Amino acid sequence: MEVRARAPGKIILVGEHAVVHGSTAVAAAIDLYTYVTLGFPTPSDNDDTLKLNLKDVDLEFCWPVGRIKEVLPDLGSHTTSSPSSCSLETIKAIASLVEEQNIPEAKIGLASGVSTFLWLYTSIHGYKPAKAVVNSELPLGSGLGSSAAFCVALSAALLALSDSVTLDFSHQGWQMFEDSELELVNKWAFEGEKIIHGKPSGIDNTVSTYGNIIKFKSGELTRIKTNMPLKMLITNTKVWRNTKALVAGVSERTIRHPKAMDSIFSAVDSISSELASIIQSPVTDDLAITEKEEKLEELMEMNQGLLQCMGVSHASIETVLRSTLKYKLSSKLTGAGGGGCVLTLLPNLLSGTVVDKVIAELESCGFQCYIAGIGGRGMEISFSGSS
Ligand SMILES: Nc1ncnc2c1ncn2[C@@H]1O[C@H](COP(=O)(O)OP(=O)(O)O)[C@@H](O)[C@H]1O
Ligand SMILES: C[C@@](O)(CCOP(=O)(O)O)CC(=O)O
Ligand SMILES: [Mg+2]
Repeated sequence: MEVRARAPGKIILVGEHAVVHGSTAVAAAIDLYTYVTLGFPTPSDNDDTLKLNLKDVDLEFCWPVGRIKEVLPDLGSHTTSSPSSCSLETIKAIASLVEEQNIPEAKIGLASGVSTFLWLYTSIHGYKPAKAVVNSELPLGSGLGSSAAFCVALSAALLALSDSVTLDFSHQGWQMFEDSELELVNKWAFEGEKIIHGKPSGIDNTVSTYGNIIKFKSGELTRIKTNMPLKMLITNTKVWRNTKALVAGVSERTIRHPKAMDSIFSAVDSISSELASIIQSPVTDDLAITEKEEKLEELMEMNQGLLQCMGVSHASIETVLRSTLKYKLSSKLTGAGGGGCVLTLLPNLLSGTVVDKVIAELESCGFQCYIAGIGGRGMEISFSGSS
C-alpha cells in the first residue's frame, strides 16, 4: 500500500510578516502542488532503512532505522494525535543525522527540510522502515509557500498511513480528510514549519491544508468567499532567499523600533481587513468590479510600501514594480520578500495584448511569470496498490 498526498502553495494577497506579529493577513491557495509518496517495505524486501528522495533537487537520503533509534532514542513512543514541538536538543540530534548524509554545500539550504522530514516521520511512525518521495511544482524558497506545502503533504501522507485517520482505501483518485483530521494535519505541519521558519505565523500551512482564500489572524482562520474575479500575475525574480532569516530580520527591527513597527503592523491590519471586506462584498456589474479593483490596487501598493519599511523588499522586486507600473498595473511582493515572487493584479477588463507585453518585458529581465489559478483545493490524498 502506497499513499500519495498533495498540498498546494499559496500567495499572500496582503499582510505577510505583519501576520507573524499578530496582524490580519489574507492568503489564497494556488494550483501548484507539492507531492509526497510514502510506502512501507514488505518483510520480504528485507529493508531496514528510512529513505527520502527529494526529486526536485536530485537528492537521496538513507538512514538505517537502528541509527535513527540510537540518535533519537526518545521518539519511539509517538503520540500521533497530539502534535508537539521539536525541542532544541532534538533539533541538534536530528541535525547530526542530516550532516552524516553530506549534503553538497550548494544545496545546504535544504537541510532544514530534511530535518523536518526526520522529525515528522519519527514522531508519527517511530523507527519503522519506509520510503518517501517528494516532488513539487512550486519554486523552492520563492515566497509561494513551498515549505508549508512540503510540511502539509508530508504530514498528510504520514497520518494517512497511521491509526489516527479513517480513510476509504478503495476510493479512486484524490480524497479529502474529515475536518478533525485536517486540523491534525495542520497542527503537525505547523510544527514542521517551525523547524524551517523559526517563528511561522501558521498562515501558510493553514491555507495549504484547507485551500480556498482565508483571512488569518493570531492563529485563527476565517474562510473567505470572493464575489469578484481575482486574477494575479506571479513573477518569480529567481532571487533565492530564506524565510527564516527575513522573519528574524523583521523581529530585530521591531526590537530596535518597537513603536514605529507597531504602527506599521497596525496599518497592515487595517489594509488586510479592508481588502477582505472588498473581495467579499457583492458586485452588480463591470463598473463595480473596476471600482473594487482600483481599491485593491491601492491597498496592494500601500502594503508594498509598508513591507519596504519592514526592510524586506529587494532591488529585483523594485524592478518588477517599475516594469508593471509602466502599464499602470499595481504590484507587491508576496511571501517573505528579499527576492522571491511579486504579485501583480490583472484587472478584469485588461486586454490580453497588454498582459502579453508585460510578461514579455518581465521575462526579458530574466524573471519567470505564472498566472496561477487561485483559491482552489487544499490538501488531498490518494491510494495506489502495493509499493
Ligand atoms: N519539495 C521540497 N523538497 C525539499 N525541501 C523542501 C521542498 N519544499 C520546501 N522545502 C524546504 O523549505 C525551504 C524553503 O522554505 P522557505 O524559505 O520558507 O521558502 P518558501 O516557503 O517561500 O518556498 C527549502 O530550503 C527546504 O528546506
Ligand atoms: C513572511 C511570512 O508571513 C510568510 C512567509 O512565506 P514564504 O515562506 O516566503 O512562502 C512568514 C509567516 O507568516 O510565517
Ligand atoms: Mg516558507
